[in-house]
Amino acid sequence: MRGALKSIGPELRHGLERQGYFVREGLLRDSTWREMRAEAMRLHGLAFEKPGVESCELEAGDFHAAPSLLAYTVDLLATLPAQLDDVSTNVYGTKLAVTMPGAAYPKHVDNACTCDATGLPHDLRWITCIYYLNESPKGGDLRLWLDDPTTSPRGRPLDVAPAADTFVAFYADRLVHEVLPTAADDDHRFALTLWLVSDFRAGYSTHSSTRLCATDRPGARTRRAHFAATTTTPSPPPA
Ligand SMILES: O=C(O)CCC(=O)C(=O)O
Ligand SMILES: [Fe+2]
Repeated sequence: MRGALKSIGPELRHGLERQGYFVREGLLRDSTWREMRAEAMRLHGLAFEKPGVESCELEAGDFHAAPSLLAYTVDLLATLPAQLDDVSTNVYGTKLAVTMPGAAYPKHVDNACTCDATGLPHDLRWITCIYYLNESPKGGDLRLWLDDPTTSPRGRPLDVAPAADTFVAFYADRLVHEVLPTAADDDHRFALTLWLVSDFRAGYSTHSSTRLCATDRPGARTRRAHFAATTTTPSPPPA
């Protein structure tokens, strides 16, 4: 896995810089994602966090049940942060989510950029990386609302099918996204998310008199256009 992940680094970096997201279909070998899917099936049976979605964090203790899911995590962290600016190589967030037929995620940004009283951020998640494990998905597209205020204040939607072996990355603090409902007769939908975390506090400087908070951060205009009722804080992320 490490070679495949390492090889997408330059394009990932370029995609994030130029358009705020990156999509790669066919990232790993068929046998690899099939193994990962089988492990995800075995791990499933976890507490419900919201209707129709179960999720868990992958931990070292899951190694016996999910060696390839953990190998993917380790390999991604060993290869991609080093090729991106200001991303921590040892702090990250992880979530394996299983979505039941018919379930969806509402529009949100993963990191709502809320700050504490001193202006420091609560959440340092910086780049969201999702890898899908679904052989023939029916619905359940990830809809990315691209940050393009020149064509429309709400941006353009880009729908990405959650097909097995597709990798998607975008900025966790600015790209508004949602998951469209999966079909009632769809299989379980598996998504393995890793959040790369900023190691420079993502634009918040403790030394600067200007502490950038939600309203000033890149993407604030798009967030406002999507979440008009809340001027600074969009709806909380689903998990
Ligand atoms: O599963 C997906 O496609 C995205 C899920 C999501 O947006 C999230 O977990 O924050
Ligand atoms: Fe999300």
